[in-house]
Amino acid sequence: MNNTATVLAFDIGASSGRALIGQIVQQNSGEPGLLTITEIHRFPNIPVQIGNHLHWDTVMLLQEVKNGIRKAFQAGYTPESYGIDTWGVDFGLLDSQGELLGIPYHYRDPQTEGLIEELNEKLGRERLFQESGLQFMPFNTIYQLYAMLKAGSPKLDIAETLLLTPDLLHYFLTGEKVCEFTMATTTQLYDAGQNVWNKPLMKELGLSPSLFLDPIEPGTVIGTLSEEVCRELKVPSIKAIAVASHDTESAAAAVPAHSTDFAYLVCGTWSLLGTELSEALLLPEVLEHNFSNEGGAFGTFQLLKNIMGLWILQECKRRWELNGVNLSFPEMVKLAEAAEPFRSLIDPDDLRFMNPADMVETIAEYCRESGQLVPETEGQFIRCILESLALRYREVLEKTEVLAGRSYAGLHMVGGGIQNELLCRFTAEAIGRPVWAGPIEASAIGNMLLQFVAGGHVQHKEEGIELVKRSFPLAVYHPETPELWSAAFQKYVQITGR
Ligand SMILES: C[C@H](O)[C@H](O)[C@@H](O)C(=O)CO
Repeated sequence: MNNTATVLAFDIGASSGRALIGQIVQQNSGEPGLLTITEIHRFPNIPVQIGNHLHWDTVMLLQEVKNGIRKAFQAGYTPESYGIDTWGVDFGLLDSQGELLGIPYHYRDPQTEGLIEELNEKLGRERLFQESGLQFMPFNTIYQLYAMLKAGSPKLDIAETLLLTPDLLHYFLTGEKVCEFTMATTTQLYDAGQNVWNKPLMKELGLSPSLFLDPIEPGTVIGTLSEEVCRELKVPSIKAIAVASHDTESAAAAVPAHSTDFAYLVCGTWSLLGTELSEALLLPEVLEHNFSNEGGAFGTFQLLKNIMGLWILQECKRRWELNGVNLSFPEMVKLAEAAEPFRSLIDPDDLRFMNPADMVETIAEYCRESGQLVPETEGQFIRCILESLALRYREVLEKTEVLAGRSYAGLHMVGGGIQNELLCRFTAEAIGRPVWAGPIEASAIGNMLLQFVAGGHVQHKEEGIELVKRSFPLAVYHPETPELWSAAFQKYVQITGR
């Protein structure tokens, strides 16, 4: 490992984005370096409702990435490269002149409702799973494109290239059109077994396979910042690296695991719980439990499941703010701690929580329907959400063990959500095993690791993991009242009917 290396990572999630400088700093001669990260820029990611459709503010996101690049140089850093990771599944369409066709849809847009069943009918559920290895979720790219086909969207008639979100932002900054592998595997149009785009399936759907570029591996140099962008931002040109650009995969690449056999929970707007495999696991049981095989960095596949996550809490917070109740996340944790345990529980993955108009009322409705006490205070709502998430994590962890044929001594938790210490504690209680929490900026750090590999500063995956372990201490949570939580798990199973 050679001396100080500096890179710039953009991690853009569904609720906010960050620009961070990562530097490998040599301690004393001969000592292995440490990774330091410095936040340069942070911005909210607020969707835009236009008529009946929900969209991303893609132009704002591009501007914020530019602001991040400018601020990095203004702060005196000279990163040798930059990388972008974002949430999965979403995309933009370019016409034959490279112009963006319309404003990209948000994956929570209701246009895909009912399409899972319709395509299962049309193409066959087993076949769709066997070919993509992906969980059936309404936001998968395949359903968004099928909704556009059904609506007769003229965009698909004149589109020449489909670019997934990180690739679209790279295109605006470099002029290069690429398709990064990990993002491609979130579409359900990618054949995980054959490791190629599923062109026969595209044709059957009425999609032109030429829209989809051949995937490139994480760690590939895409190009450099274009002259126009350098002139606009008054910065020198730097390399653009295709990292594991699906944020979940960047986070998975930064899990400071004790062994190659580990279970992790990426905790942000979504919770992604799973384990790392060397190839996609296309067993009928994986389909039965609707798990997913997502392409990862370093030739891996992640066997994981989406759990609705802190989105439910974010939406309650937003609803209370509309009613003039402004609570910070630390205040929310305090209120939950003071509330009565296990007063009411929900199934976080009930689809009614995907994008309801009023999340608070939807939780109340769920409790009423399941014959439970309805939360009355913010503290009771928050505790209900956090306890239910922790119990859902237990359920999915145990399912992961059965599917992967492994057992895990504990669970690694990474991502912004681990700042919610109560959730980490509840999770250790619910699974009855230790939780190792950290790093918070796992996606950005995974992004940096792939850039360091591309720059020759880190030789391989294991060296990257050792660097993360040395650089970011873990917070460890141990179960203290496992019997209480086992009883709660029985109540949860009874309420959710699973
Ligand atoms: C749709 C979600 O964004 C996706 O499934 C998830 O993996 C993700 O990208 C979380 O940021």
